[in-house]
Amino acid sequence: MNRVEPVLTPSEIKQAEVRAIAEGISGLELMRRAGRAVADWAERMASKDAHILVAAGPGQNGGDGFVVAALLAQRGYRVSLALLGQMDRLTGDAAEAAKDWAGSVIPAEEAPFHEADVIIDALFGTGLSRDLEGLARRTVERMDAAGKPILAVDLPSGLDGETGQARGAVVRASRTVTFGARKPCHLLMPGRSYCGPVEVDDIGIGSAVLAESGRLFANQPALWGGVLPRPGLDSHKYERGHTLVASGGAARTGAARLAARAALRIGSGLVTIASPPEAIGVNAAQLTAVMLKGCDGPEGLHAILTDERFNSLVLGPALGVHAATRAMVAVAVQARRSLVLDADALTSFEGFGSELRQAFRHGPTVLTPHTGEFSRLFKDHPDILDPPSKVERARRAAAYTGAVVVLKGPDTVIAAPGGRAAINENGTPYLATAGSGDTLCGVIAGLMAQGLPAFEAACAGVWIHAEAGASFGPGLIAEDLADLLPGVLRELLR
Ligand SMILES: NC(=O)C1=CN([C@@H]2O[C@H](COP(=O)(O)OP(=O)(O)OC[C@H]3O[C@@H](n4cnc5c(N)ncnc54)[C@H](O)[C@@H]3O)[C@@H](O)[C@H]2O)[C@@H](O)CC1
Ligand SMILES: [K+]
Repeated sequence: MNRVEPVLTPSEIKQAEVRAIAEGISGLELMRRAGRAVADWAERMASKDAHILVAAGPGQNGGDGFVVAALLAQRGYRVSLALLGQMDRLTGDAAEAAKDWAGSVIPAEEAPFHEADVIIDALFGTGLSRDLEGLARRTVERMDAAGKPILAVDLPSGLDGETGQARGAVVRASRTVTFGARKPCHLLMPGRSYCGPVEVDDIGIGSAVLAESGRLFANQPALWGGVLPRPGLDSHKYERGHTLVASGGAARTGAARLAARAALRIGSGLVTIASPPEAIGVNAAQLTAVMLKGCDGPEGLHAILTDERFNSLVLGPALGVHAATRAMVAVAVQARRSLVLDADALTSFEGFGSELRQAFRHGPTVLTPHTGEFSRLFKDHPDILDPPSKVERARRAAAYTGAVVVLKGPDTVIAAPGGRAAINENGTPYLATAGSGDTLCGVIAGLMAQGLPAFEAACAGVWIHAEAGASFGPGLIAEDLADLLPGVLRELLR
């Protein structure tokens, strides 16, 4: 299992550089190492007689560009350099690095992007602080429109390093070389789709990066693999937990069965569906290993939960959007079991924000909204909905509710109330299919039933669910997902 991969925001990476510099390495040396890493990758993209055009910007990202240009020229490439800005306005290490470059400097408006075989994009990195306009924007657009292979320095110019949003215009890179650690824009959408493969070069700041990290991670097995349940020889099924999934009415029972089967497949020792009386027959006809109990609304749930062995619950899928669903959530919360809330259990709280807030401080709770559910749930909370960073939105929702929040999408973010967060990236568009979210609820609840803390269960659940979907690919339907889980688990537990 690889080590946990921290993701650092632009300000955190700056802190890490400051720390590394305080420990004895110079800023210019860091820049030279960054430039060398990029030059090495450029060599892999260019034939020996290639024309490489470096587009350098006005800040330190441009400084990296000067280092790259000088190195590639030394290595025998035909290199030209275009500068957005003026040589005598360069500052800091960039001003020093620019002295390495002995060739001519082309004004950005004349940059011959169409004549290049490979373009090095060193216009803007983590310091982009506002939307691109005027010449900066035109240069980014011209570079992009040239249709040449582009190697981005640190991040594709025009991306906001923290949010992954495009700021006016953005370059679509063939590859990105970044330094010390990936930034949120390399994992969050749409940023990820502009980066191409992302290479991380340590440039000698690894230990400083680790010292600055701790709040945001790439969601990978290293983050939670150590706590994945591994049943021992003497494990009893009751020790592996008992998950309870609430079913909707007679015409809406499938979602609960999808969640229940996933909970069983992920290793919950026992799984029971709590079914409204009128749906017992439908459920019974389609269940084998999953057990069934009649459950008439909130009172019924209360009665079932007097049995302490039900230690993990799923409420929401196809339960219906109404007060009774809210009441069932209240019962579940009072019972202080592990709890996953999705779909109708979230939508039923639209406009009941403060009620929701009080609800989740009792036990480990995971909320799994997609963007639409998230917006409805927090529609009266601009402080939660407005931040441009998806990580920040999920964090604020988690802090507000006291629950772990799984904000779903192609870049699912998992955030804990204390601020710890992870970004998932192994998903597949084929997971956007009916019932996929129900399955995810079951996976997370099944992991919590086996004793995983809510954040780890949510992170592991999201990754495993995505991996299962990706392993199937085209034609995936939610019914397939539960049966793909053992293959993913087998690999993880090897
Ligand atoms: N020693 C160093 O300083 C090192 C710097 N590094 C590089 O430095 C980069 C960060 O440098 P900076 O903080 O200077 O940031 P950038 O170089 O990304 O951008 C800052 C510059 O762009 C201008 N700017 C920002 N937004 C603009 C907009 N919308 N339109 C026009 N101009 C705009 C700013 O006024 C400033 O001149 C990293 O991405 C990395 O590539 C790395 O080489 C590591 C070492
Ligand atoms: K760049």
